[in-house]
Amino acid sequence: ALELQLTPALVLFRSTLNQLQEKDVAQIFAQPVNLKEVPDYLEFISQPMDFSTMRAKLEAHAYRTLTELEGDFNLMVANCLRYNAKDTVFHRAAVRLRDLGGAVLRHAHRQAHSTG
Ligand SMILES: CCOC(=O)c1ccc2c(c1)NC(=O)[C@@H](C)N2
Repeated sequence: ALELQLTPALVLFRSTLNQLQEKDVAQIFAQPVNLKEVPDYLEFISQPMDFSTMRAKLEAHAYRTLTELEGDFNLMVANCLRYNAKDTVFHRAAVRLRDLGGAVLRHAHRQAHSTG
């Protein structure tokens, strides 16, 4: 039945998002960039993204495939690499999150195939 077929996807997406967020130990990706603290952010970044927004989208069934979730993860990392200079803690954290997240996503894609 459809609900049986859908449940594994949501369970896999939640597990994947949790594993990705665990890699953000400094929790700099946990919430949207504070536009009061970073007033010029939207001059450089047209589509902000963060883990809390991804979690809300997940629970609203906005992700139909793992690739769509991966797209928002990659957007979040790309925003950080673009806005922050290379010699910053933020830029280095994005490089590290991209690399550690890649392994999480490769494993998740393998699982997605097995659930069909
Ligand atoms: C309280 C001040 O917080 C920030 O300036 C700040 C806080 C979090 C941030 C960020 C800036 N920049 C970023 O690119 C994303 C990844 N995270």
